[in-house]
Amino acid sequence: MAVTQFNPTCQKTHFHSSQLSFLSRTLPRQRHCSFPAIRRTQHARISCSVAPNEVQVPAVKAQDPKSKPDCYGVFCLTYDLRAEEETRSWKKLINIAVSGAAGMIANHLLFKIASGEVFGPDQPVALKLLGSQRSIQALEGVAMELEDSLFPLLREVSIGIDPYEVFQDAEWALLIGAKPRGPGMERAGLLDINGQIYAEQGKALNAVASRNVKVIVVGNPCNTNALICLKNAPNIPAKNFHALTRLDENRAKCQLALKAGVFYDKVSNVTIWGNHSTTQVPDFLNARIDGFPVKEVVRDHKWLEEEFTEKVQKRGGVLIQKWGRSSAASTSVSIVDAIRSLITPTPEGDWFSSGVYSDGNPYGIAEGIVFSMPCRSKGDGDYELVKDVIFDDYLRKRIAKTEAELLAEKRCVAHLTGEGIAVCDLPGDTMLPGEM
Ligand SMILES: NC(=O)C1=CN([C@@H]2O[C@H](COP(=O)(O)OP(=O)(O)OC[C@H]3O[C@@H](n4cnc5c(N)ncnc54)[C@H](OP(=O)(O)O)[C@@H]3O)[C@@H](O)[C@H]2O)C=CC1
Ligand SMILES: O=C([O-])CC(=O)C(=O)O
Repeated sequence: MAVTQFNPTCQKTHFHSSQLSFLSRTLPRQRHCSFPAIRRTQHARISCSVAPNEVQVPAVKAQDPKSKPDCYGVFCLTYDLRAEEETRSWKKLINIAVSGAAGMIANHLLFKIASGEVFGPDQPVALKLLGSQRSIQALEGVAMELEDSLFPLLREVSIGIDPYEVFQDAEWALLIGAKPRGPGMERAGLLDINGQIYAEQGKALNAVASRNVKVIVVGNPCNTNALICLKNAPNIPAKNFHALTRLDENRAKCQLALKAGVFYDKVSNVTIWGNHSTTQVPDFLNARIDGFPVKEVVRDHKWLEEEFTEKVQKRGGVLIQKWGRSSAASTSVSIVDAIRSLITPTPEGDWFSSGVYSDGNPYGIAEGIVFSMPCRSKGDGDYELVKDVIFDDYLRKRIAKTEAELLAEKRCVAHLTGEGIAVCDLPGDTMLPGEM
């Protein structure tokens, strides 16, 4: 079958499908060039920032601005998804954008998503991977490994460095990329550098993503990055933005299970309140073990208030000391948990933690920040805050501290949220979980 294509200078060229197959296996490895998906019609398109002397690339119809961004390698080959939707009862393809896609966490996460573990065995996925000039070659390596994994549900992979292209039509945006804090770097500096990344990505999501995109911010400082992102995306509901605190919830469950001598699945109703930082509050007052309040099962209340709380707050740092790098595998597991909590109904009586926009919360927590709180979902991607939680003086005091920290972070990034001039008066104990 002949396919009309454009080379980078937009001359029309005709290829036979066998040539296309060859080209699509070889051309994507050219640095600046990637490939169009040949979908249902066997038509392909290209948009390519390519040097003039580089290879010609396939394209179909004249590019319409709403068409798909470039695809990678084997994912550009012919397939008929609609037929498979019918014969295999597959659902409609969903677009999942991932930033920091060449990083450690993504290296675990992408393979879970592509395998069907996250969105289900009947859900085909398109992965849209955002990197940078720094990582574009590594990103091609990631795409090659995805090709070699032969995942039946993985129907498209595209890589790029422009969030306005990569986030096109994204229904999920998993924002992992962030600069790690280097030696001697002030926390305010980290907030500013990463804040700028998240401001740009928020603008890009606002411009090109699905209007109902669900955004999970992982890159640290994730609460304030999520706040910056949502403030720069006014056309997307603020409720759609999450900061990942599920890893903290999982860590808290693990410690409670260990102390009580039970398996993890007996621990429920664990809330992480506040910031994904060393001021976070793992709530043992409302948590349950085997259906009983934790305080009735774990009688050592001093342990709960001191050791347990600090262990959860600093788990990331201890892990960095052992591993020499921050949690990647368990973080990716917790991202999967966070997504699955939004797309499956929350078990009766239970809840999950997520950093969400605090406007309208029933707990008296300051509005206008991204604060981790207990959520329930009907499984439709949305959530509601849990109302029937109790507070005591200890919990209130701790929550006030993490709230003060987030308000200070917010003042520090006012220049990125459109709220005036930044004033950075961060409390001395403001630290990421990984910082000791
Ligand atoms: N919320 C949570 O529970 C957790 C959050 N984290 C956070 O997740 C983030 C990613 O962790 P991980 O995948 O292990 O990190 P990696 O260092 O392996 O990858 C991070 C990616 O961030 C990107 N990046 C963006 N801007 C910069 C920059 N200025 N300098 C360097 N790299 C940059 C890089 O990709 P590129 O060059 O393509 O942009 C890099 O691949 C970190 O911020 C970490 O602190 C980690 C664990 C738990
Ligand atoms: O501090 C870090 O970079 C790692 C982190 O968030 C964690 O382990 O919870």
